[in-house]
Amino acid sequence: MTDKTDKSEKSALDRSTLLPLFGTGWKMAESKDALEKTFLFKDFKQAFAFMTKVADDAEALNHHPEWSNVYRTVKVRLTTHDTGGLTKLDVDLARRMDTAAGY
Ligand SMILES: C[C@H](O)[C@H](O)[C@H]1CNC2=NC(N)=NC(=O)C2=N1
Repeated sequence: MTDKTDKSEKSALDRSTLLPLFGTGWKMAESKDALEKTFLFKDFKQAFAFMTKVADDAEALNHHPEWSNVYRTVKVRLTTHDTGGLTKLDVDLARRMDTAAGY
């Protein structure tokens, strides 16, 4: 039996890959094509430091978040624009964001 799963970074996801992320506060968007999470930090500088760190991670992955910052809150939505859905890159970036936030 040949393995037919697409190993490319932008292939669709196995749901089990998402379970650990649900454990750290990520939610599936209503539209089912994105992951969402709101990060709350001690203050604005911590929030901005988080975004600066994640900017490096995003560039390293060439995969970028949709996000907004108000004071000490950063709201994040992760989806793969090129495929219009969730891929491994979204999971990788979510994990890196949790690490950057100290999860
Ligand atoms: C040309 C460039 O490599 C692509 O547009 C990259 C950039 N960052 C990206 N970020 C996200 N979230 N999805 C993409 O499909 C994507 N594609």
